[in-house]
Amino acid sequence: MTDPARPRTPLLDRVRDPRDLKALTDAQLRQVADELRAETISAVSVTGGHLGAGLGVVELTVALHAVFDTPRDRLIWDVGHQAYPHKILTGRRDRIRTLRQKDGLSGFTKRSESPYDPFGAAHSSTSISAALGLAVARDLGAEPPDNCGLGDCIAVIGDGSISAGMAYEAMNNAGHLGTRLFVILNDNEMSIAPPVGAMSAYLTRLYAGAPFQDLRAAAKAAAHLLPEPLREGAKRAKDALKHLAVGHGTLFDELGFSYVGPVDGHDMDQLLSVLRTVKARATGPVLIHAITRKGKGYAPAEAAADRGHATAKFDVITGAQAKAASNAPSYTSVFADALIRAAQKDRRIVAVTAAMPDGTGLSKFMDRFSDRCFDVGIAEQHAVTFSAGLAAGGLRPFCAIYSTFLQRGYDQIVHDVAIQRLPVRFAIDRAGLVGADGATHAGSFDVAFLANLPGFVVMAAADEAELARMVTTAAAHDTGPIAFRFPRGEGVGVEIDWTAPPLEIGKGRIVREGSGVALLSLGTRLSEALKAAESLEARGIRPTVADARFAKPLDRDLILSLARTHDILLTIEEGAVGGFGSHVAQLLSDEGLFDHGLKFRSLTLPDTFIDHASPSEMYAEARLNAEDIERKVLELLGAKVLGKRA
Ligand SMILES: Cc1ncc(C[n+]2csc(CCOP(=O)(O)OP(=O)(O)O)c2C)c(N)n1
Ligand SMILES: CC(=O)[C@@H](O)[C@H](O)COP(=O)(O)O
Ligand SMILES: [Mg+2]
Repeated sequence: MTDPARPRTPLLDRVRDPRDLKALTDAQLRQVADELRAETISAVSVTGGHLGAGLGVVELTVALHAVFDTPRDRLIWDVGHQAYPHKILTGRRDRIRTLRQKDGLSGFTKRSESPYDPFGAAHSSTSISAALGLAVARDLGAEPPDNCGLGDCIAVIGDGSISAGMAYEAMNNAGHLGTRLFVILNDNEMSIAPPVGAMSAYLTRLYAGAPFQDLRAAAKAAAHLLPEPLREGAKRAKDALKHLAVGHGTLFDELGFSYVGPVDGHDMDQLLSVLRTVKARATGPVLIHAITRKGKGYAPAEAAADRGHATAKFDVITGAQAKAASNAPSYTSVFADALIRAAQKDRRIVAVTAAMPDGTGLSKFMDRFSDRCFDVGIAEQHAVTFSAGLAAGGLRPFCAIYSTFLQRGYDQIVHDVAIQRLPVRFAIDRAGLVGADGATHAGSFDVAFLANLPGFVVMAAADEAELARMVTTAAAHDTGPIAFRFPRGEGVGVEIDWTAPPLEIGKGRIVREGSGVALLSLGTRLSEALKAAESLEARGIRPTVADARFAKPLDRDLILSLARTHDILLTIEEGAVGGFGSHVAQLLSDEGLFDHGLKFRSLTLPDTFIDHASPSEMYAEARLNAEDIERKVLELLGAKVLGKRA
């Protein structure tokens, strides 16, 4: 009997790279797709990761690699979370069970990993811009550094990702330039959550308006609407085009693309015919609208509310996912509960998410206050300015965006929120290292990019009780923008006092009194600072430990007092260089504290991008664990003390 964890894949076993697909018949390509699906399920059951999106593009992956000449032809997967089948076909099958683990394959596309990944991704909606850039480089005769040549450029973008402004900026430019470019719109009527917005409804109408056309009429329509050279090909492909309605004055046509679709994205014959036709004949930008199903072919994924978007390791037969035992509520759920409490008291409070209602916890808020919660789609820039507008109108928006995705909205934060001193509250989830999603998703920069903005208040929660209090603090802060950051995962298990009053803006706290050495932490590394202090105590060193709470405004009194009364001051934060520690250094320098022999150091994330690994492996690499804090203190105290322990 076939082991579902290791399915039999006789044909796939013969495919070492996409060139091997060229020797197969169309019927064999269908079989390769079936085997590829089984192999993808098997691999993700072992590693966990993004499953549903990949299962939905199995046929598309095989067809694209069979028809185009990758890596010379450049295939760019938007987000890259659907690229596991692509990795299996492009020489990475032997490492597919290392996905998202330290030193293993990335869960997204990555240039350094393979020439078949011509453009790295993980944030959405970049593929059309990147593909267009490559196409123009090709047109200008450039030589790409990987020496693979430059042929056709193909972007595969989902219906969720095409809601972001960048996709339209790219299409606007592509339509204007008119160069040969392929965009496959992978429409599975899903984002992470069900997609929202007028564009999503439009795509559904396009699909619903012409699902099953008469074969002859469709082929005739194709012949008329595609650019001249494409007509011949469309005629020849007519047998495969029975669901195809090519172009009907769609938005894409208006933008200068030839719209081809909808195509059944699981029908290999249809896909192969359409791709062969456009490859043979297209002269300008073409958009192929493929209808697929997220999670296709794996019942537990198809049945899941998120269509198996992301999963822990699971049992292939039952679909049961390995659940980690949880000792404390997640930071996300504490944020959501605290926000609901605040919103019960203040009718002006509303909440905004950019396509992450579950990830940010706002689905809970939405259940309670459906008319006060807005999912704006993958549109972080809009989410920020929309929040600014809500605030200008007298509401009190909580704009809940992961740290890494908030990077998209930086000008909006500066120009629309900060300069106008609007009371937008930023709930910054996934601050710091996030583990398996790696460098693209690490929330490393928010303190650095917010704490330099005049008038901004920036807080970092040390634990879940502090987070609840920071939500209350933000809710009470009416005079300008305020942000609070908190990490992915569970809290530390402290009791939450839901009735605690707001914090005093710009005031930190001493958590442990000591002398000689002061550890000043911002955020959740406080527990590591406390562990380090315990361990140092065994050596006769009794550090003071303080929680800064605020990166802006700094608690000047606390910091200057620590600096004046201790010989060593060490700041600790889970953020990039240029954040809290830099602001403290600036203050100490401005106040002349360095002139009197203070030893000051900052522990931050290193000035490198840390690759995917488990969170603990990442912390070790970042040297932000208790032992690293202890080592740094001992180093500053000198070898004499180092010897004391023995
Ligand atoms: C800028 C940005 N915002 C949010 C996300 C989180 N995210 C990852 S995949 C995804 C849904 C994408 O939907 P779609 O493009 O339709 O792809 P599907 O998963 O349906 O295949 C979201 C919101 C992201 N990666 N990048
Ligand atoms: C691909 C992507 O961007 C999201 O699916 C992301 O992986 C979600 O991360 P969380 O699991 O932290 O919500
Ligand atoms: Mg989708």
